[in-house]
Amino acid sequence: MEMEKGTSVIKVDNLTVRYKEKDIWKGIKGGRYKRGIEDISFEVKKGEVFSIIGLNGAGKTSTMKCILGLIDPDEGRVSVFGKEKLKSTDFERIGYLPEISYYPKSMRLKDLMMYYCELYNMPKEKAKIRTEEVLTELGIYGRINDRLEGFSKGMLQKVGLAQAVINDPEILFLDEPMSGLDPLARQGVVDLIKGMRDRGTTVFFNTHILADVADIGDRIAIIHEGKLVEVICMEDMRREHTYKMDIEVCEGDGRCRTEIVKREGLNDKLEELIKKGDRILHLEREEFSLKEYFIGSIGGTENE
Ligand SMILES: Nc1ncnc2c1ncn2[C@@H]1O[C@H](COP(=O)(O)OP(=O)(O)OP(=O)(O)O)[C@@H](O)[C@H]1O
Repeated sequence: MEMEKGTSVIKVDNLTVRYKEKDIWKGIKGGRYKRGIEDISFEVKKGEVFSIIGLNGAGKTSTMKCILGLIDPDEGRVSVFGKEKLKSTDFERIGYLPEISYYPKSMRLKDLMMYYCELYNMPKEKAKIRTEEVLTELGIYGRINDRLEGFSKGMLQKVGLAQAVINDPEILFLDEPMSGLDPLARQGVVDLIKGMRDRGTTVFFNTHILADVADIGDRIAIIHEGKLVEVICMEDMRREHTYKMDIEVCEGDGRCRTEIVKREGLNDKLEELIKKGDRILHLEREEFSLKEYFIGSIGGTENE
């Protein structure tokens, strides 16, 4: 059943995942728990590009895997397409690029793609056309007859992307889609995401590369140490915070200084300066920096 644009397609309520120590180091007994994610809630609307950003270990993959039903939460609930338990027919409406993918190296690219098409019950002719379309878009159609053993890391990442979009999903989940890609290929993924969004696909992707989400993310959830810090709407951010003003003023005693003022505080600042009799020498606009905002938001340093 098609859902209307703007309706909620993913709902996450008070999600908590705790990993046992022994999950990491098998053999260590005992009930010591390590936090994965804690009390995370958000909604994703149909047709939006929603991104989770966070440092390594913040909890991005755990959140995505819970949504997909690949791990069970310790607390909280998740629904996709309004359902808490997804059936196999629901998975036909979903595409997923895992953080790490494994493919049989001796397989040829075309056979791998045919295998995925068969999983989605795609008729052979349609499968061929769709495979050509997707591989061409990703720039690897020329390798269709090659075995995967000769593929570089970045090319295997593109294969992962190809299988994720082959069924033209309604929701596309991408876990670190830019991982291992050169700048040109990254741009290719950005274009792919934009193209999917233009066709009405909901895109949910995890990343720690802020530059990649700044352009394409409609809403961005910042998570840090397992907790949701905030969900920011990029359009609001650009409108409210896009411009910082560099103001050089000459004070009464002739000294100069530079001040940085957010757009929303600019008028008050100008009024204050004029009242004081300061002279404004220079006003400069500065782009909103997601990176700066992110660092401020998690209250620390970023290690991108
Ligand atoms: N199977 C596991 N067993 C124990 N701890 C785990 C397991 N998987 C994840 N964790 C821990 O849960 C926390 C969140 O991990 P998660 O993989 O969700 O983070 P992430 O944001 O996706 O990280 P990255 O960017 O490095 O992929 C980390 O502290 C991690 O060590």
